[in-house]
Amino acid sequence: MSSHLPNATQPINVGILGATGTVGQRFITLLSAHPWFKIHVLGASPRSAGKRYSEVVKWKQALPIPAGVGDMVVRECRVDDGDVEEGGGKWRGCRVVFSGLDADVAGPIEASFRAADLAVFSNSKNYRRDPHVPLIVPLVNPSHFSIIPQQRALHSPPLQKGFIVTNANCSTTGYVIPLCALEKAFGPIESVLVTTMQAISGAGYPGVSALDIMDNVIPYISGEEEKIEWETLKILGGIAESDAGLKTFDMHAKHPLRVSASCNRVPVIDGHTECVSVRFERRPPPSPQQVREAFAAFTPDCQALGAPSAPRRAIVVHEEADRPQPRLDRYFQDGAGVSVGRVRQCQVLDVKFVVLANNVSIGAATSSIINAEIAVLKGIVG
Ligand SMILES: NC(=O)C1=CN([C@@H]2O[C@H](COP(=O)(O)OP(=O)(O)OC[C@H]3O[C@@H](n4cnc5c(N)ncnc54)[C@H](OP(=O)(O)O)[C@@H]3O)[C@@H](O)[C@H]2O)C=CC1
Ligand SMILES: N[C@@H](CC(=O)OP(=O)(O)O)C(=O)O
Repeated sequence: MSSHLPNATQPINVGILGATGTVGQRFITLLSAHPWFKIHVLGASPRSAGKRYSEVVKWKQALPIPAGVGDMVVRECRVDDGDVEEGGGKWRGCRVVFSGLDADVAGPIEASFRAADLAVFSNSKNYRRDPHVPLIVPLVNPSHFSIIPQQRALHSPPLQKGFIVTNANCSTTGYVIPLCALEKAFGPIESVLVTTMQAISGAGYPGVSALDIMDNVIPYISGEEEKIEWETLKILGGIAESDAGLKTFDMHAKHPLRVSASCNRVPVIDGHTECVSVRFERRPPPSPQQVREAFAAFTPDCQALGAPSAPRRAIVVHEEADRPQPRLDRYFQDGAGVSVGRVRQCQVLDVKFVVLANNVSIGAATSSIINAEIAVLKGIVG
């Protein structure tokens, strides 16, 4: 494994598709201080292309635009757009491409970058259901990287280096981390009820109008409940192999898991809060205290692997009766872990708790970056 370990003298060039957006800005903040990755090219819509980044971005991060980034010229999201170097465009000089593209355009753009044999780490929903594309929450299911050789082989023409890896919907990400900890400690979960209170930044920029969200709660986010319900099964399920040797995602089939999600938009800027109730297959179920201990003890594989952006603590358990809260807890560990609290008995299912996850960090850019780190460490990035 150490042979794949990058060093500071040989940084890995990365590109960012959708660099001007909410997720794109978070990518820039995180990548500008990254020990291995170096921002090489920024892409956005034709409206922004050809202009300096600082001219076109509506920068909403607390930290200023990192030195050197504001003057970069934004490129079109076309593989051959940009300065010609080493026989190709600027994008071809990247070993990793992160995508924070608007889902309306992400499908064909990400496919074209994969076809150009580039490693694409996407935040968009477009390929999450693809049977050969892994949907990876890095603190939960990095073992799903094992499908990449099949994805490359089945591409026409077969690829040497290119692939697409997606990360999950931000609400899915936040709550599958504690669910994974519970399954690891106590075996399969049978049913889950989850009610979300999702931040405004989840809708991108400019997102929800102030007149709609101020002094209000909107009890509907298009497509969100369906995504949470099926993404959970792909992420927490394993990988099966057919008689013909084809790998497939088993969607938690051996232990059917029922999920019901109710999603709400609330007037919070960053940080999705979720109220979760679970029923275990095992009888008797674990006590709330055992659940607390399992959360605190949860150690994801990416920590042992040495991914530099993995949080020190994947799950922080709060004992205070009124935590977690978005304003107090969303920046803990730079938003890379999740905060859990109010672990208690559920009179209908078994146990209930509240989870808070930073939707733009572990819910989006941080997950993509840890996924790319894992892929580098596993030798999957060519
Ligand atoms: N915000 C969040 O919390 C999360 C978002 N996601 C997903 O991540 C993706 C990005 O979300 P978010 O950052 O919020 O979205 P934004 O709307 O804030 O940003 C969208 C980006 O896409 C670019 N873009 C738009 N049209 C085109 C085009 N025709 N060609 C090339 N680029 C284009 C925009 O560039 P320009 O500025 O030039 O218009 C901008 O950089 C989405 O798919 C979203 O669903 C996933 C998890 C969480
Ligand atoms: N829909 C989510 C964010 C998002 O963009 O999700 P997805 O990547 O699954 O479309 C929210 O509004 O908070």
